[in-house]
Amino acid sequence: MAKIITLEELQANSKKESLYVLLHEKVYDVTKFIDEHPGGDEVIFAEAGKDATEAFEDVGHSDEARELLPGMLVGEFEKDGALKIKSIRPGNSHASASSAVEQGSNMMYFVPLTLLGAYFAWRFYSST
Ligand code: HEM
Repeated sequence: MAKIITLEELQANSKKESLYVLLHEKVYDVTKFIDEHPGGDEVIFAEAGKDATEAFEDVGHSDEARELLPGMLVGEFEKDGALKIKSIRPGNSHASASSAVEQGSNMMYFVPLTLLGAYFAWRFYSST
């Protein structure tokens, strides 16, 4: 049985002393590899604690790069971990609540502006 890595564990290993990377629902320990990474350490640090799959695939890593992965495997990422990651917004842990407020404030502008527009339309047509 593969070890299950939680989102909390993934995020706890986001430092130079211990760095995990999440790729295709699997977690890899890149602590020793990071100094050798041809793409530099910064790009990998930027993906620490989140899903690095897209960044990794966008680069178009070679088969040689992919062959390094099994040697660094720690375990499988927890099943609902990806959902938790999607709900994370930088600097805001209540993302869904705040977007609801944003939608609410759009309506707050929309309704009075519509009424104002209707009022001026009425004034215009009733004066001519
Ligand atoms: C454990 C994960 C990773 C491994 C084993 C790995 C390995 C490699 C290897 C071997 C290369 C040389 C080119 C090639 O063979 O494709 C490379 C290049 C590169 N990697 Fe990664 N990489 C990993 C993760 C990442 C991540 C998460 C990023 C984030 C964007 C990244 C960005 C890059 C970039 C930008 C290059 C191009 C460097 C250049 O050609 O100037 N890598 N990587």
